[in-house]
Amino acid sequence: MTTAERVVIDVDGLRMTYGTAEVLKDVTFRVRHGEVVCLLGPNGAGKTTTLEILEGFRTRSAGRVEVLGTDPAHADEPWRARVGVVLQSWRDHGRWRVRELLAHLALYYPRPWDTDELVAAVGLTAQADKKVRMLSGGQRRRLDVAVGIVGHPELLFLDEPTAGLDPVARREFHDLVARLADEQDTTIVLTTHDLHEAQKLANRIMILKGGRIIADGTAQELAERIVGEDEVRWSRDGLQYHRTTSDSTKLAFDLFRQYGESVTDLEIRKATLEDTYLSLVRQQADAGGAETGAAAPADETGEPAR
Ligand SMILES: Nc1ncnc2c1ncn2[C@@H]1O[C@H](COP(=O)(O)OP(=O)(O)OP(=O)(O)O)[C@@H](O)[C@H]1O
Repeated sequence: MTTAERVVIDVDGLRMTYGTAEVLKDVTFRVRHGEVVCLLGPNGAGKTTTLEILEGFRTRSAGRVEVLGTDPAHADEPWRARVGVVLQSWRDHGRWRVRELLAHLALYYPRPWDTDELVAAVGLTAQADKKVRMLSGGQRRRLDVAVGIVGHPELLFLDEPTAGLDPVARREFHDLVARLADEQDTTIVLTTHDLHEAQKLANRIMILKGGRIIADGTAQELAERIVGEDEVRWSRDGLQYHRTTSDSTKLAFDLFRQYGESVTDLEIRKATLEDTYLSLVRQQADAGGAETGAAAPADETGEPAR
């Protein structure tokens, strides 16, 4: 077996119940070595719960879970050293200075990052001697990421890592994730509500809804599951038109054949991950889920295709 085929996370029939609320009903998936997997889903779908179970911070109700060959519910310190975690909520180290804190945490790992390199990698060099409580929200988030990767983890969990980051910090974070995956071979599982970020970072996207994984694949594979979502806009005789169609090429051809050069400003927008996501999540809601609203009515203003 090559390292790329090695299963790093193996989840089968995972269930989680809080009181009487069944949040995870039957979650089954695998993650292989070196993959960057993004877990998407509406608020309250159970993404953080899933991550916390995989991290060994939460005890599941049922199902089989193996992370790096171990059940996280019974993991030991050497296992913890191989797993990096960036939680959604901030753990307070307010009195520590940034460099000091990272140097201290490095002592707990067999092969930590060089502290100054790490501080630079997360863009905190100018704040290295500041106390943590003096950092801005986005700077604290960068520090969270540094704390998560300080031990050079084989497997990194990131729960909404870019929430609160400005566009520059977000871009730098994306570059850092790409470096960790490409140069250091880190397997990464992250959650986000930013679909552009998911598309950019992940080799694979999983959508969690109604307690189950309702879609699992590359952004392209997910897009192929929905049809009829190309959006076509054009102008004619000073009026603007808009239409969604499964065959935008044919529509464009028909428009030009019928109206010739009076058709201007033709724009075709292929389905994005956002379209795919909304469509899949709404399909699931129509099929019995309850959390999301009904699909918005389609815009009917386009000219009929001939
Ligand atoms: N400790 C808890 N006790 C009871 N219910 C909980 C607990 N933690 C989470 N829940 C509930 O479980 C459901 C899933 O929560 P979770 O935080 O896993 O969702 P999420 O997909 O991460 O949401 P978000 O996108 O809003 O962060 C929610 O309905 C939440 O209210």
